[in-house]
Amino acid sequence: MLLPLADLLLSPDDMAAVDRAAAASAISSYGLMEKAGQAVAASALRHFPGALRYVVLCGPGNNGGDGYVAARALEQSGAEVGLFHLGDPKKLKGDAARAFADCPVVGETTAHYLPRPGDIVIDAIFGAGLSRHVPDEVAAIISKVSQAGLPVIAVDLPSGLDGRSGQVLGAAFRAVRTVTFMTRKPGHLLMPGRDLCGILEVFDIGIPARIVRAQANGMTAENTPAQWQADLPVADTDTHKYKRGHLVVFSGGASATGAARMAAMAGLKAGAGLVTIASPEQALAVNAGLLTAIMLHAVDDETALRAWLADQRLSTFVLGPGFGAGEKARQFVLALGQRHLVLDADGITSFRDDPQPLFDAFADGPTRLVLTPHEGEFARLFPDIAADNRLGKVEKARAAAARAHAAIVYKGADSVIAAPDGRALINANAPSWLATAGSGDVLAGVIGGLLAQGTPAFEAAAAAVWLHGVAGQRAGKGLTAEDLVAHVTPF
Ligand SMILES: NC(=O)C1=CN([C@@H]2O[C@H](COP(=O)(O)OP(=O)(O)OC[C@H]3O[C@@H](n4cnc5c(N)ncnc54)[C@H](O)[C@@H]3O)[C@@H](O)[C@H]2O)[C@H](O)CC1
Ligand SMILES: [K+]
Repeated sequence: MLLPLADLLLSPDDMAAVDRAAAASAISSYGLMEKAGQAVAASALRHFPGALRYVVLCGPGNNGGDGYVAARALEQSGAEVGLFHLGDPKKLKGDAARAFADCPVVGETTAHYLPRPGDIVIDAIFGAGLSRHVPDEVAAIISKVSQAGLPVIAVDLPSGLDGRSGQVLGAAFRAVRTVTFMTRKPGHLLMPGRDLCGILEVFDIGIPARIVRAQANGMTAENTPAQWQADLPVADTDTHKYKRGHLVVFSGGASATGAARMAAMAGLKAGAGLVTIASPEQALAVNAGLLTAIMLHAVDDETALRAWLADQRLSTFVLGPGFGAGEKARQFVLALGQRHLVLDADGITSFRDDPQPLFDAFADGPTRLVLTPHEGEFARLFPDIAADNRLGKVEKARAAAARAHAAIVYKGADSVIAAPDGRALINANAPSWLATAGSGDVLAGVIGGLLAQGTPAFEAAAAAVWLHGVAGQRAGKGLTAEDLVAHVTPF
């Protein structure tokens, strides 16, 4: 499927390839820089019309080039402009050298910049080409500007922010607005990058969509309905409950049953035809007292589970919420055979010392396993991937998905959903108050509910994360997990 251009996320390397491909097809690279710089100047004038001075800080590459174009455009508008270079502008190359030559404003070195009240700072020091920690000189300017409390408009990326991973390389500007070009980068959505960008504006500088798409490969995008809408269950008129799937949620012992009930309710609300809680005998009474639409089945050990599994209609399982980590969880998971499974929380932790049997059990055929780790659980299951500092959150989730033959939901304010084939989505609709006790149980249930209805694993995971975010928005601040369940609705 052709994803909307606006959802695609290109890494800085992809974007550099786009620039090269554009140049190879006779598009003027200086023309692109001109449009980029003009867009920055227009944004500054529109959003900060009362500035006493626009201060443009220019770095040694093409990000600086955009800055020189912006400085010229601002000067030509009649505004007061201050221009400061990092290093010697005579050493600039290519388009940036040309933009400097075309800029009528006389600049001086960044070390001489003295912040004044009324300054609007345009950060054109580093953009997509930042390759290592910022030099001390830049860290010093960043801290000077932040201490002065001046508004910053970042060109492409706040300097110091890694556009691939969203991580800060030493120090970074905190911008009120960021003006980027053609598509966003993962670092604009991943944390802490998302916070450092402020309001994001994406300008079309005229690179044809086919060139952008050719480099993007459609592999990384924002999680939006366009990515999975077509894979959601369709409510046909002659449907009956067995056609809409049978979801089973395993309950913990008598003192830990609430999590499973929340997951089960969420699965039902996401549209599963039938939902059963598989409960230990000792917890049957407490579960029975608190359930209505959800069925109950006693399962105490692996033998009982295997006997029950003769019923082929039991298609999808959720294990983890409140279950307790340990050998019983491992046995249950490995008994499931060809079923679909959402493995969450304690279920994940149960495989911390020896995850390979889990990965092997779900290796064949279409993806049947969804893993929903937060950062700590991720590190338990994939310690080497978690510790690899060269990888950003997207690359980590992708590597884990390939190894585990699973759809991964690497949870956080910037949850990343990844598939074994390399597709990855970054979610950005979750309100901060969604991080509350039991929220993860609800998410696991929604994923299970969609899986039970036949939605493929990656799409079910991505849709569930998005629906969970929507439920959080609807439930509002101060929500509890119960409120969240009440606000889950199918798409
Ligand atoms: N298609 C587009 O989006 C366009 C984007 N444009 C702008 O171009 C920059 C990317 O330019 P590039 O020259 O590749 O990179 P930078 O300007 O970000 O920086 C490269 C420059 O900086 C040096 N460098 C990198 N890291 C460090 C460091 N830690 N310390 C010191 N020096 C460092 C590196 O060696 C280079 O000299 C993009 O962001 C847009 O703003 C085009 O103008 C239009 C098309
Ligand atoms: K910048």
